[in-house]
Amino acid sequence: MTQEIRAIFDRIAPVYDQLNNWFSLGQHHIWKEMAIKWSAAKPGDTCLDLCCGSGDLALRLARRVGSKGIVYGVDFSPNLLATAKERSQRQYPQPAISWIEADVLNLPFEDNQFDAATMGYGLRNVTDIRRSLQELHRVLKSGAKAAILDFHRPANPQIRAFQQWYLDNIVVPMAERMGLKEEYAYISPSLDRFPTGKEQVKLAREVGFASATHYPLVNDMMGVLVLSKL
Ligand SMILES: C/C(=C\Cc1cc(O)c2ccccc2c1O)CCC[C@H](C)CCC[C@H](C)CCCC(C)C
Ligand SMILES: C[S@@+](CC[C@H](N)C(=O)[O-])C[C@H]1O[C@@H](n2cnc3c(N)ncnc32)[C@H](O)[C@@H]1O
Repeated sequence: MTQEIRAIFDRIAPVYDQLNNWFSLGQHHIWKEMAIKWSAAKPGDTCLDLCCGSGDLALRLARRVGSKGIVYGVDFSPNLLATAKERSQRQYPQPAISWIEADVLNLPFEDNQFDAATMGYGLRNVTDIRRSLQELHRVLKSGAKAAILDFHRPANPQIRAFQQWYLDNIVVPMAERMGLKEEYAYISPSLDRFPTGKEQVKLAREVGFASATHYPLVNDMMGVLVLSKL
């Protein structure tokens, strides 16, 4: 399963950023900016972006922490990490970001290292959500926050129906034109099995986070799970 997921993201890497802009009508930048704000990252901080992909959130964190901060971006897709590296060299962020190829279920960091963390559209894709939250909790410092942005299944049946319609009739057919039908068709079942905001909060409390709140975005079709470690 892990290999299959990595292969999906390696295949979509060349068009990933362009398709996110199209499908979200450019709105994913706003959602990501909200996650950065909720992570409470500040100048001079040491920050972590899990499942960093092509680096959108890590680059935003780098701008936030400034030249005295440090940012690590972790992902297991070599192709998306190559895009992230190329983008960061082009944009020349201060500090330079350390891009690390690793599995977020086994983070290559000591305990209690990070002041803030983000994860964008990663939690739904990991094979063990509980383990992923445990690893995140382990590497955060006491008092640190994390913001986890992802899709969400809205409770309102009409909005849920619109979300499903959009995925089935806009996203998958457009991706099919680029030869990526199966890759984008994967979003829908991954969303079906993803815990709701309420369930995510419960899981986060169980692994030891002192507080956990799920904030709905885009009429509950997306959400940000905000976590604090005591
Ligand atoms: C940045 C976005 C999604 C990232 C993403 C996450 C995944 O798990 C994938 C899995 C497999 C292939 C690709 C991805 C992937 O790109 C969010 C924006 C893209 C969405 C496809 C857009 C979905 C929009 C919502 C259903 C609601 C639309 C509201 C409005 C039209 C803005
Ligand atoms: C949808 S992309 C999100 C990328 C980026 N965070 C964004 O918001 O655009 C999901 C990413 O999670 C990564 N991923 C999934 N499971 C992972 C794991 N166990 N360890 C490391 N990366 C993982 C994939 O390689 C992919 O880059």
